[in-house]
Amino acid sequence: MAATLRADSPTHQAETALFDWLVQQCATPACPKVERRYVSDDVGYCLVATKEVAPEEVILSVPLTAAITSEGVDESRWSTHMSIELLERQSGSCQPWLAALPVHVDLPWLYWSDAELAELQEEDTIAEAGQLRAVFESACQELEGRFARQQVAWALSLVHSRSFVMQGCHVWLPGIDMCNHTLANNAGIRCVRSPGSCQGASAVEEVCPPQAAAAGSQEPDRFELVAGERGIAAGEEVTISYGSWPSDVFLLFFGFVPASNPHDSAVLFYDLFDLSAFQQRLVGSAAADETEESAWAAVVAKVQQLEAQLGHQDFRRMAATAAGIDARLLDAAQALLLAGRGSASGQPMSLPTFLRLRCQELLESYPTSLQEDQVLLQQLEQQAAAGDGSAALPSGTVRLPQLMAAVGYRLGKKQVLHATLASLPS
Ligand SMILES: C[S@@+](CC[C@H](N)C(=O)[O-])C[C@H]1O[C@@H](n2cnc3c(N)ncnc32)[C@H](O)[C@@H]1O
Repeated sequence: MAATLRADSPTHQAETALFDWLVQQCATPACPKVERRYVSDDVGYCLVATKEVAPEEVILSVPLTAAITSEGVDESRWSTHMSIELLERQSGSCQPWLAALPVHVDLPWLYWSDAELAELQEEDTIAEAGQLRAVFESACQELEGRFARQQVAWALSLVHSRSFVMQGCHVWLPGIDMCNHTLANNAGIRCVRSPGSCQGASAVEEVCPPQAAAAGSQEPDRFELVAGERGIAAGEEVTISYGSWPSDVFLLFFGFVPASNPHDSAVLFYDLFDLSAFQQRLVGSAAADETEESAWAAVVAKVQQLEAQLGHQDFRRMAATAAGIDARLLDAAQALLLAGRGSASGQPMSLPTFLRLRCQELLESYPTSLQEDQVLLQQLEQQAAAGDGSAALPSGTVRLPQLMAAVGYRLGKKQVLHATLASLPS
């Protein structure tokens, strides 16, 4: 479940109109070797090579003047700013581009019910969705009287799912925004900065060839969609990587959960308080005279001790991934275990045992197990294939595509925790 498509899916004429519009915006080449093609209701459209593309060949070059960016805007309201620009473009000459955009992208914080969000089973992610909802509410307030809530939600869903962060600036590049994500991408984006330009977002890779320097200072910066070193065969989809993110980022900002994500992570501790409170639960649960206040005072004292010992670094979201456990967590947990008793019996506890107990605690705290989710996902996939959108759902407020995405998401977290458990020496 990702993009919701326009009922009036574009005809070939509309496809041509999009590329004609891009050329009018000074995009090059005049006859690109790509076209936009429908993939599925889940993925929406994609960009496909119509002719063989050579390694490193520029597929599309889009000037910054055609892009929507957050340049010069306070980071706290980047998406509101870009949404306003998108909404204002509706009354301009951008129809061919706007007609090619999805009706909305099903971002959980904009379009899911509370019951659907709860199916994620991750408090931290649900809280983040809540914070993003607050962004939506304040954008609605700011735009009240000019645009309806539905329009604001549409604009925010597109701005979030079609822009990329390039050196601290958010950039939405028409045309290039048609590329879907894969980690085995065959293309990338780079910025060619105009030598005379002092404005403009800087892309991950900046190129300023000498020919451009000679061309003078009036040219805007350009963003190029460039084929990778393998080139791209005719008929092959042109893909880019949106980044090596955990699934949270894909779900909250792009509205989909990658089928298998080697970069997914499970947060073991949200901060030093969480870490220290866990250790307190392990050692302190036996003390009958311990009050909530004295237990909390002990947690705070340990955090202060850890900060004094390890320095005031950022200890938020200490996670495990397929690549291993966050080094910050290893340092902090080791320091904590060396500082005091490790277990209720007063015996020292090893770091692997400490981490194992935490993984087990987290796995037990989920309302459903990994195996239950695997079975459920299979059932839901069968339901979806049979076109049965309502049977066997937990409640009337949970829809099938959203539940499938939520179960896929929480499965990924449980898989990381099980893999971490398996990797710890006993
Ligand atoms: C930058 S747009 C890409 C073009 C888009 N598919 C369209 O129809 O216009 C990003 C959106 O494409 C979809 N998408 C991209 N990569 C995907 C993937 N690997 N799996 C599922 N959906 C994907 C998601 O809806 C995402 O929010």
